[in-house]
Amino acid sequence: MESSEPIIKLVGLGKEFQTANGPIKALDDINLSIEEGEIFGIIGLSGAGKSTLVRCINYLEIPTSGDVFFENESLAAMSPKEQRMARQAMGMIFQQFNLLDQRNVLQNVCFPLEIAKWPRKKAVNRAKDLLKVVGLEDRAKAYPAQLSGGQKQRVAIARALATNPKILLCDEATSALDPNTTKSILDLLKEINKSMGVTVVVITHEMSVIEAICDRVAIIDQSHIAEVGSVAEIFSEPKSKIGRQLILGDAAEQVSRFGGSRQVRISFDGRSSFEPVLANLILACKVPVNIMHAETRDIHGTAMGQMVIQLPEDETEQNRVLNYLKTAKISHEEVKDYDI
Ligand SMILES: Nc1ncnc2c1ncn2[C@@H]1O[C@H](COP(=O)(O)OP(=O)(O)OP(=O)(O)O)[C@@H](O)[C@H]1O
Repeated sequence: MESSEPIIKLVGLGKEFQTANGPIKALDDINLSIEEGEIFGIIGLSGAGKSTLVRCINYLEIPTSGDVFFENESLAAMSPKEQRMARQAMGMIFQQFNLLDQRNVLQNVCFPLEIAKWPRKKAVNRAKDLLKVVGLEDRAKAYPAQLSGGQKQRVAIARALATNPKILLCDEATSALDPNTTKSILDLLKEINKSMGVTVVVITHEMSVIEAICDRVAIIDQSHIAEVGSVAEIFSEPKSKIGRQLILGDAAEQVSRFGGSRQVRISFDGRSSFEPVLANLILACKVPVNIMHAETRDIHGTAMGQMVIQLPEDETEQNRVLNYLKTAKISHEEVKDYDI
């Protein structure tokens, strides 16, 4: 019977490292639920705690407080053997691929099956099937050094799927790849999620990765979860400062540098173009506004637009614009403190 429980539940999770310079709190009171079958993103700046979080999910790193529940079972309460089984149900891929250089592609994919003591013939057949899934059936005998970055990541994905995991943890899996290769790997992850029903957890520092494939996202900032929500929700109305910074991306610096008077970020369904939104605003308020930044993004297949405008100097005119946006139910928020 299908369970409505989340596949992964983190409750009050904390991780502290002891170092020569004293303790470092990498994670503090993390509470998160990841639903079966979804593509869940975890985004944050460097040092926020993303890698530690993903390593706690599969107990490569033992949390110092709180608990991880996998299919409603506490990992802390499991025997070492049960923990190994749970870990086997969570495949993982990394930024640097972590392939075995002395083994060819087929042997790399067979490796976890050898450890799981599969009979050799069955393992080879499984590995060949998986190489087909990732589009590398003709490179079975190649060695990692003979492959491009994207091909190496495809081998790593096939290897991670070998033992039929329920979850695929992806730690900055596209960070070493160019934009086109990144897109093809993200498409592959989406396909695997859809066709095999594998829950995918994506760790990244790039909002574009989250926007391309994730259903929901958690933003992590300085060891804490700043906010969690659907990607479209967070794009339209980010609630945290870090959320607003990540959504604006490179434009944040530009906007803060040229910021004179008050600025407002407007977001909308990108199928309506910028012009009518702005023209209607100017017609209704009878005040000019400057456009500081405007772009359309592809968020999980839907075009979404964002625009940063500078409000007039006069306070009454500013209020007129803000009231118009509110009455017209256009998602917006004031841009402040984009000091990244
Ligand atoms: N094994 C460790 N020993 C001591 N400190 C650690 C260890 N691993 C991580 N940390 C510290 O924990 C904090 C979070 O690190 P983590 O690698 O999880 O962040 P991150 O968000 O993945 O960053 P990045 O994207 O730069 O890898 C950092 O301050 C880091 O220095």
